[in-house]
Amino acid sequence: MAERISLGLVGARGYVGAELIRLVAAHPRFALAFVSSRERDGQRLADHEPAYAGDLRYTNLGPEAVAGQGVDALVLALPNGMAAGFVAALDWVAADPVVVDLSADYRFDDSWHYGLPELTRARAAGARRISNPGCYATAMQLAVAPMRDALAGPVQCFGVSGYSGAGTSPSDKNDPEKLRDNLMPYALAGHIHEREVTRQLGHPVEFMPHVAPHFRGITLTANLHLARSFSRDEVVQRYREAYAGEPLVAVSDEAPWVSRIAGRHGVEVGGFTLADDGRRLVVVSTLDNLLKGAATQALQNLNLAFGLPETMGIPT
Ligand SMILES: NC(=O)C1=CN([C@@H]2O[C@H](COP(=O)(O)OP(=O)(O)OC[C@H]3O[C@@H](n4cnc5c(N)ncnc54)[C@H](OP(=O)(O)O)[C@@H]3O)[C@@H](O)[C@H]2O)C=CC1
Ligand SMILES: CC(=O)N[C@@H](CCC(=O)OP(=O)(O)O)C(=O)O
Repeated sequence: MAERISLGLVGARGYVGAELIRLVAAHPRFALAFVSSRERDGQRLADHEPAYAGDLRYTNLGPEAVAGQGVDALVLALPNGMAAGFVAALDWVAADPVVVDLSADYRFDDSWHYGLPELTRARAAGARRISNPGCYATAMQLAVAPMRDALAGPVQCFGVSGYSGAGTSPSDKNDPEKLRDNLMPYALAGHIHEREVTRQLGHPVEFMPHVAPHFRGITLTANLHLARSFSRDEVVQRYREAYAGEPLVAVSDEAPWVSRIAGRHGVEVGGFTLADDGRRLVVVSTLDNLLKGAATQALQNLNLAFGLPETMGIPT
Protein backbone atom coordinates (compact mmCIF):
# COMPACT_ATOMS: atom_id res chain seq x y z
CA MET A 1 0.00 0.00 0.00
CA ALA A 2 1.25 3.49 -0.82
CA GLU A 3 2.63 5.41 2.14
CA ARG A 4 0.27 7.80 3.88
CA ILE A 5 0.85 11.54 3.60
CA SER A 6 0.55 13.15 7.05
CA LEU A 7 -1.63 16.23 7.26
CA GLY A 8 -2.02 18.70 10.12
CA LEU A 9 -5.02 21.02 10.35
CA VAL A 10 -5.16 24.27 12.32
CA GLY A 11 -8.65 25.72 12.72
CA ALA A 12 -10.22 22.28 12.94
CA ARG A 13 -13.34 23.37 14.85
CA GLY A 14 -14.48 25.79 12.11
CA TYR A 15 -16.94 25.11 9.34
CA VAL A 16 -14.24 24.74 6.73
CA GLY A 17 -11.97 22.68 8.99
CA ALA A 18 -14.83 20.27 9.64
CA GLU A 19 -15.48 19.78 5.93
CA LEU A 20 -11.82 19.12 5.31
CA ILE A 21 -11.72 16.53 8.10
CA ARG A 22 -14.57 14.66 6.40
CA LEU A 23 -12.77 14.72 3.07
CA VAL A 24 -9.41 13.66 4.52
CA ALA A 25 -11.04 10.89 6.59
CA ALA A 26 -12.24 9.30 3.36
CA HIS A 27 -9.09 10.00 1.33
CA PRO A 28 -6.95 7.06 0.24
CA ARG A 29 -3.59 8.81 0.73
CA PHE A 30 -3.80 11.58 3.31
CA ALA A 31 -3.96 10.78 7.02
CA LEU A 32 -4.72 13.29 9.77
CA ALA A 33 -1.68 13.74 12.01
CA PHE A 34 -3.15 16.44 14.24
CA VAL A 35 -6.19 18.68 14.41
CA SER A 36 -5.79 21.89 16.37
CA SER A 37 -8.52 23.83 18.17
CA ARG A 38 -8.31 25.89 21.34
CA GLU A 39 -11.92 25.34 22.32
CA ARG A 40 -11.93 21.55 21.81
CA ASP A 41 -8.47 20.86 23.23
CA GLY A 42 -8.40 17.27 24.52
CA GLN A 43 -11.76 16.21 23.06
CA ARG A 44 -12.04 13.20 20.78
CA LEU A 45 -12.30 14.12 17.12
CA ALA A 46 -14.62 11.17 16.41
CA ASP A 47 -17.15 12.56 18.93
CA HIS A 48 -17.53 15.68 16.76
CA GLU A 49 -16.91 14.21 13.32
CA PRO A 50 -18.39 10.72 12.97
CA ALA A 51 -16.85 10.46 9.49
CA TYR A 52 -13.51 10.09 11.27
CA ALA A 53 -13.09 6.70 12.94
CA GLY A 54 -9.63 7.00 14.57
CA ASP A 55 -8.44 7.91 18.05
CA LEU A 56 -7.12 11.41 17.39
CA ARG A 57 -8.00 14.16 19.85
CA TYR A 58 -8.04 17.89 19.20
CA THR A 59 -4.96 19.66 20.54
CA ASN A 60 -4.31 23.34 21.02
CA LEU A 61 -1.08 23.98 19.13
CA GLY A 62 0.52 27.38 18.70
CA PRO A 63 2.81 28.21 15.77
CA GLU A 64 6.02 26.76 17.27
CA ALA A 65 4.33 23.51 18.26
CA VAL A 66 2.77 23.19 14.80
CA ALA A 67 6.12 23.78 13.12
CA GLY A 68 7.63 21.01 15.22
CA GLN A 69 5.10 18.34 14.17
CA GLY A 70 6.99 17.32 11.04
CA VAL A 71 3.90 16.86 8.90
CA ASP A 72 4.02 16.53 5.12
CA ALA A 73 1.09 18.93 4.63
CA LEU A 74 -0.28 21.73 6.77
CA VAL A 75 -3.68 23.32 6.27
CA LEU A 76 -4.49 26.64 7.93
CA ALA A 77 -8.24 27.20 8.28
CA LEU A 78 -8.01 30.17 10.61
CA PRO A 79 -9.61 33.62 10.51
CA ASN A 80 -7.85 36.20 8.36
CA GLY A 81 -4.68 37.71 9.76
CA MET A 82 -3.35 34.65 11.59
CA ALA A 83 -1.39 32.67 9.00
CA ALA A 84 1.86 34.69 9.12
CA GLY A 85 2.74 33.51 12.63
CA PHE A 86 2.53 29.88 11.54
CA VAL A 87 4.50 30.51 8.37
CA ALA A 88 7.21 32.37 10.30
CA ALA A 89 7.49 29.47 12.76
CA LEU A 90 7.92 26.99 9.89
CA ASP A 91 10.63 29.17 8.38
CA TRP A 92 12.34 29.52 11.76
CA VAL A 93 12.81 25.75 12.11
CA ALA A 94 13.35 25.27 8.35
CA ALA A 95 10.32 23.01 8.12
CA ASP A 96 8.91 22.88 4.61
CA PRO A 97 5.58 21.08 4.49
CA VAL A 98 3.16 21.86 1.70
CA VAL A 99 1.06 24.66 3.21
CA VAL A 100 -2.47 25.46 2.08
CA ASP A 101 -3.85 28.65 3.61
CA LEU A 102 -7.62 29.10 3.40
CA SER A 103 -7.62 32.70 4.57
CA ALA A 104 -7.13 35.81 2.46
CA ASP A 105 -3.65 36.41 3.94
CA TYR A 106 -1.53 35.30 0.96
CA ARG A 107 -3.89 35.82 -1.95
CA PHE A 108 -2.01 38.96 -2.97
CA ASP A 109 1.47 37.52 -2.46
CA ASP A 110 3.13 36.44 -5.69
CA SER A 111 5.52 34.14 -3.87
CA TRP A 112 2.50 31.93 -3.07
CA HIS A 113 0.66 29.89 -5.68
CA TYR A 114 -2.98 30.99 -6.10
CA GLY A 115 -4.76 27.66 -6.26
CA LEU A 116 -7.91 27.83 -8.37
CA PRO A 117 -7.05 24.65 -10.29
CA GLU A 118 -9.43 25.08 -13.22
CA LEU A 119 -7.71 28.39 -14.03
CA THR A 120 -4.24 28.14 -12.49
CA ARG A 121 -3.23 24.44 -12.47
CA ALA A 122 -0.73 25.05 -15.26
CA ARG A 123 1.29 27.02 -12.71
CA ALA A 124 0.84 24.55 -9.83
CA ALA A 125 3.86 22.32 -10.43
CA GLY A 126 6.23 22.41 -7.49
CA ALA A 127 4.11 24.80 -5.44
CA ARG A 128 4.58 24.26 -1.69
CA ARG A 129 2.87 27.41 -0.41
CA ILE A 130 -0.63 27.61 -1.74
CA SER A 131 -3.22 30.28 -1.12
CA ASN A 132 -6.78 28.98 -1.50
CA PRO A 133 -9.11 31.43 -3.27
CA GLY A 134 -12.10 33.03 -1.60
CA CYS A 135 -15.50 31.40 -1.95
CA TYR A 136 -17.19 34.27 -3.80
CA ALA A 137 -13.94 34.81 -5.70
CA THR A 138 -14.07 31.26 -7.06
CA ALA A 139 -17.69 31.70 -8.17
CA MET A 140 -16.88 35.03 -9.85
CA GLN A 141 -13.78 33.87 -11.69
CA LEU A 142 -15.38 30.74 -13.06
CA ALA A 143 -18.41 32.77 -14.21
CA VAL A 144 -16.34 35.41 -15.98
CA ALA A 145 -13.13 33.70 -17.20
CA PRO A 146 -14.46 32.23 -20.48
CA MET A 147 -15.45 35.76 -21.64
CA ARG A 148 -12.33 37.47 -20.29
CA ASP A 149 -10.98 38.47 -23.73
CA ALA A 150 -14.34 39.90 -24.84
CA LEU A 151 -15.07 42.23 -21.93
CA ALA A 152 -15.65 45.95 -22.29
CA GLY A 153 -15.72 47.86 -19.02
CA PRO A 154 -16.05 46.56 -15.47
CA VAL A 155 -17.99 43.41 -14.63
CA GLN A 156 -20.68 43.73 -11.96
CA CYS A 157 -21.22 40.78 -9.63
CA PHE A 158 -24.17 40.41 -7.27
CA GLY A 159 -23.42 37.73 -4.71
CA VAL A 160 -25.65 36.04 -2.15
CA SER A 161 -24.07 33.71 0.38
CA GLY A 162 -25.45 31.35 2.96
CA TYR A 163 -24.50 32.45 6.45
CA SER A 164 -21.90 29.70 6.99
CA GLY A 165 -19.75 31.99 4.84
CA ALA A 166 -19.43 34.25 7.87
CA GLY A 167 -17.81 31.50 9.98
CA THR A 168 -18.60 30.54 13.57
CA SER A 169 -17.66 33.75 15.40
CA PRO A 170 -20.97 35.42 16.27
CA SER A 171 -21.89 38.45 14.15
CA ASP A 172 -24.98 39.94 12.50
CA LYS A 173 -24.06 37.98 9.36
CA ASN A 174 -24.46 34.58 11.01
CA ASP A 175 -27.25 35.44 13.47
CA PRO A 176 -30.28 33.39 12.33
CA GLU A 177 -32.65 35.79 14.12
CA LYS A 178 -31.37 38.85 12.27
CA LEU A 179 -31.28 36.93 9.00
CA ARG A 180 -34.82 35.57 9.25
CA ASP A 181 -36.92 36.81 6.26
CA ASN A 182 -33.97 39.02 5.44
CA LEU A 183 -31.21 39.67 2.91
CA MET A 184 -28.26 41.52 4.40
CA PRO A 185 -26.11 43.66 2.07
CA TYR A 186 -22.56 44.37 3.28
CA ALA A 187 -19.14 45.58 2.03
CA LEU A 188 -20.83 46.92 -1.12
CA ALA A 189 -17.60 48.32 -2.50
CA GLY A 190 -14.03 47.23 -1.83
CA HIS A 191 -14.74 43.72 -0.48
CA ILE A 192 -11.50 41.77 -0.46
CA HIS A 193 -12.89 39.36 -3.05
CA GLU A 194 -13.50 42.31 -5.40
CA ARG A 195 -9.80 43.12 -5.25
CA GLU A 196 -8.82 39.45 -5.44
CA VAL A 197 -10.83 38.80 -8.61
CA THR A 198 -9.81 42.08 -10.24
CA ARG A 199 -6.20 41.10 -9.67
CA GLN A 200 -6.56 37.51 -10.84
CA LEU A 201 -8.57 38.30 -13.97
CA GLY A 202 -6.56 41.43 -14.72
CA HIS A 203 -9.87 43.18 -15.28
CA PRO A 204 -12.00 45.39 -13.00
CA VAL A 205 -14.81 43.64 -11.16
CA GLU A 206 -17.39 45.38 -8.99
CA PHE A 207 -18.80 43.13 -6.31
CA MET A 208 -21.87 43.53 -4.13
CA PRO A 209 -22.13 40.79 -1.49
CA HIS A 210 -25.19 39.82 0.53
CA VAL A 211 -25.86 37.19 3.14
CA ALA A 212 -29.13 35.24 3.25
CA PRO A 213 -30.90 32.96 5.75
CA HIS A 214 -29.84 29.66 4.18
CA PHE A 215 -26.82 27.92 5.69
CA ARG A 216 -24.58 27.05 2.78
CA GLY A 217 -24.19 27.90 -0.91
CA ILE A 218 -23.47 30.99 -2.99
CA THR A 219 -25.41 32.42 -5.92
CA LEU A 220 -23.29 34.74 -8.01
CA THR A 221 -24.94 36.75 -10.79
CA ALA A 222 -22.40 38.40 -13.09
CA ASN A 223 -23.23 41.21 -15.52
CA LEU A 224 -20.72 41.35 -18.38
CA HIS A 225 -20.51 44.20 -20.90
CA LEU A 226 -19.05 42.85 -24.15
CA ALA A 227 -16.84 44.48 -26.75
CA ARG A 228 -18.96 43.12 -29.62
CA SER A 229 -22.30 41.47 -30.16
CA PHE A 230 -22.53 37.74 -29.28
CA SER A 231 -25.19 35.15 -30.00
CA ARG A 232 -26.36 32.93 -27.16
CA ASP A 233 -25.10 29.81 -28.94
CA GLU A 234 -21.67 31.35 -29.29
CA VAL A 235 -21.57 32.17 -25.58
CA VAL A 236 -22.74 28.73 -24.48
CA GLN A 237 -20.20 27.13 -26.80
CA ARG A 238 -17.42 29.19 -25.20
CA TYR A 239 -18.35 28.03 -21.70
CA ARG A 240 -18.74 24.41 -22.78
CA GLU A 241 -15.32 24.47 -24.45
CA ALA A 242 -13.66 26.28 -21.55
CA TYR A 243 -14.91 23.69 -19.05
CA ALA A 244 -14.88 20.56 -21.20
CA GLY A 245 -13.23 17.81 -19.18
CA GLU A 246 -13.58 19.69 -15.88
CA PRO A 247 -15.19 17.23 -13.47
CA LEU A 248 -16.03 19.96 -10.96
CA VAL A 249 -17.61 22.48 -13.35
CA ALA A 250 -21.05 21.87 -14.85
CA VAL A 251 -22.27 24.21 -17.59
CA SER A 252 -26.07 24.32 -17.61
CA ASP A 253 -28.50 26.00 -19.93
CA GLU A 254 -30.80 27.10 -17.12
CA ALA A 255 -29.74 29.42 -14.31
CA PRO A 256 -28.52 27.16 -11.49
CA TRP A 257 -30.22 27.08 -8.08
CA VAL A 258 -28.28 27.33 -4.87
CA SER A 259 -30.60 24.82 -3.19
CA ARG A 260 -29.24 22.18 -5.57
CA ILE A 261 -25.55 22.88 -4.98
CA ALA A 262 -25.48 22.65 -1.17
CA GLY A 263 -23.36 19.68 -0.14
CA ARG A 264 -21.96 19.21 -3.64
CA HIS A 265 -18.32 19.58 -4.56
CA GLY A 266 -18.47 21.43 -7.86
CA VAL A 267 -19.59 24.66 -9.47
CA GLU A 268 -22.55 25.13 -11.78
CA VAL A 269 -22.44 27.93 -14.37
CA GLY A 270 -25.45 28.77 -16.51
CA GLY A 271 -28.47 30.92 -17.21
CA PHE A 272 -26.70 32.67 -20.09
CA THR A 273 -28.91 35.67 -20.92
CA LEU A 274 -28.05 38.29 -23.52
CA ALA A 275 -29.52 41.75 -23.92
CA ASP A 276 -31.24 42.38 -27.28
CA ASP A 277 -28.11 43.94 -28.77
CA GLY A 278 -25.97 40.93 -27.78
CA ARG A 279 -23.49 43.15 -25.94
CA ARG A 280 -24.55 42.52 -22.37
CA LEU A 281 -24.41 39.01 -20.92
CA VAL A 282 -25.69 37.81 -17.55
CA VAL A 283 -24.24 34.56 -16.17
CA VAL A 284 -25.10 32.80 -12.92
CA SER A 285 -22.78 30.54 -10.96
CA THR A 286 -23.49 28.56 -7.81
CA LEU A 287 -21.16 26.69 -5.49
CA ASP A 288 -21.07 25.46 -1.93
CA ASN A 289 -18.94 28.02 -0.12
CA LEU A 290 -17.64 25.38 2.32
CA LEU A 291 -16.72 22.88 -0.44
CA LYS A 292 -15.66 24.22 -3.85
CA GLY A 293 -15.44 27.61 -2.13
CA ALA A 294 -13.02 26.23 0.48
CA ALA A 295 -12.39 22.59 1.56
CA THR A 296 -12.85 20.78 -1.77
CA GLN A 297 -10.63 23.32 -3.51
CA ALA A 298 -8.03 22.88 -0.76
CA LEU A 299 -8.06 19.13 -1.41
CA GLN A 300 -7.68 19.68 -5.17
CA ASN A 301 -4.63 21.80 -4.35
CA LEU A 302 -3.22 19.22 -1.95
CA ASN A 303 -3.68 16.42 -4.47
CA LEU A 304 -1.88 18.47 -7.13
CA ALA A 305 0.95 19.35 -4.74
CA PHE A 306 1.59 15.67 -4.01
CA GLY A 307 1.31 14.54 -7.62
CA LEU A 308 -2.00 12.73 -7.03
CA PRO A 309 -4.99 12.85 -9.37
CA GLU A 310 -6.56 16.25 -8.74
CA THR A 311 -9.96 14.90 -7.73
CA MET A 312 -8.73 11.95 -5.64
CA GLY A 313 -11.04 11.67 -2.64
CA ILE A 314 -13.55 14.15 -4.08
CA PRO A 315 -16.93 12.66 -5.00
CA THR A 316 -17.70 13.96 -8.50
N1 LIG B 1 -16.85 29.87 5.73
C1 LIG B 1 -16.63 29.94 4.42
O1 LIG B 1 -17.55 29.79 3.60
C2 LIG B 1 -15.27 30.17 3.89
C3 LIG B 1 -14.21 30.46 4.71
N2 LIG B 1 -12.98 30.71 4.20
C4 LIG B 1 -11.87 31.05 5.07
O2 LIG B 1 -11.47 29.89 5.80
C5 LIG B 1 -11.04 30.25 7.10
C6 LIG B 1 -11.87 29.49 8.12
O3 LIG B 1 -13.22 29.85 7.95
P1 LIG B 1 -14.40 29.21 8.81
O4 LIG B 1 -14.20 27.76 8.98
O5 LIG B 1 -15.65 29.71 8.24
O6 LIG B 1 -14.15 29.95 10.21
P2 LIG B 1 -14.71 29.59 11.61
O7 LIG B 1 -14.95 30.85 12.33
O8 LIG B 1 -15.84 28.63 11.47
O9 LIG B 1 -13.48 28.81 12.29
C7 LIG B 1 -12.30 29.42 12.62
C8 LIG B 1 -11.35 28.40 13.23
O10 LIG B 1 -10.21 29.06 13.68
C9 LIG B 1 -10.00 28.83 15.07
N3 LIG B 1 -9.61 30.10 15.66
C10 LIG B 1 -10.35 31.22 15.74
N4 LIG B 1 -9.65 32.23 16.29
C11 LIG B 1 -8.43 31.72 16.53
C12 LIG B 1 -7.26 32.25 17.11
N5 LIG B 1 -7.20 33.53 17.56
N6 LIG B 1 -6.17 31.45 17.23
C13 LIG B 1 -6.22 30.15 16.82
N7 LIG B 1 -7.32 29.59 16.30
C14 LIG B 1 -8.41 30.38 16.15
C15 LIG B 1 -11.30 28.29 15.59
O11 LIG B 1 -11.12 27.27 16.56
P3 LIG B 1 -10.85 27.51 18.10
O12 LIG B 1 -11.53 28.80 18.46
O13 LIG B 1 -11.44 26.33 18.76
O14 LIG B 1 -9.37 27.56 18.19
C16 LIG B 1 -11.90 27.62 14.39
O15 LIG B 1 -11.42 26.30 14.29
C17 LIG B 1 -11.20 31.78 7.18
O16 LIG B 1 -9.98 32.41 6.85
C18 LIG B 1 -12.24 32.07 6.14
O17 LIG B 1 -12.13 33.39 5.67
C19 LIG B 1 -12.74 30.64 2.87
C20 LIG B 1 -13.74 30.34 1.99
C21 LIG B 1 -15.10 30.09 2.44
C1 LIG C 1 -21.14 35.69 4.33
C2 LIG C 1 -19.73 36.16 4.58
O1 LIG C 1 -19.45 36.89 5.51
N1 LIG C 1 -18.80 35.73 3.76
C3 LIG C 1 -17.42 36.06 3.86
C4 LIG C 1 -16.70 35.47 2.71
C5 LIG C 1 -16.23 34.13 2.97
C6 LIG C 1 -14.87 34.07 3.54
O2 LIG C 1 -14.66 33.30 4.42
O3 LIG C 1 -13.90 34.89 3.08
P1 LIG C 1 -12.60 34.39 2.39
O4 LIG C 1 -13.03 33.39 1.38
O5 LIG C 1 -11.99 35.59 1.84
O6 LIG C 1 -11.69 33.74 3.36
C7 LIG C 1 -17.12 37.52 3.70
O7 LIG C 1 -17.81 38.21 2.99
O8 LIG C 1 -16.08 37.95 4.22
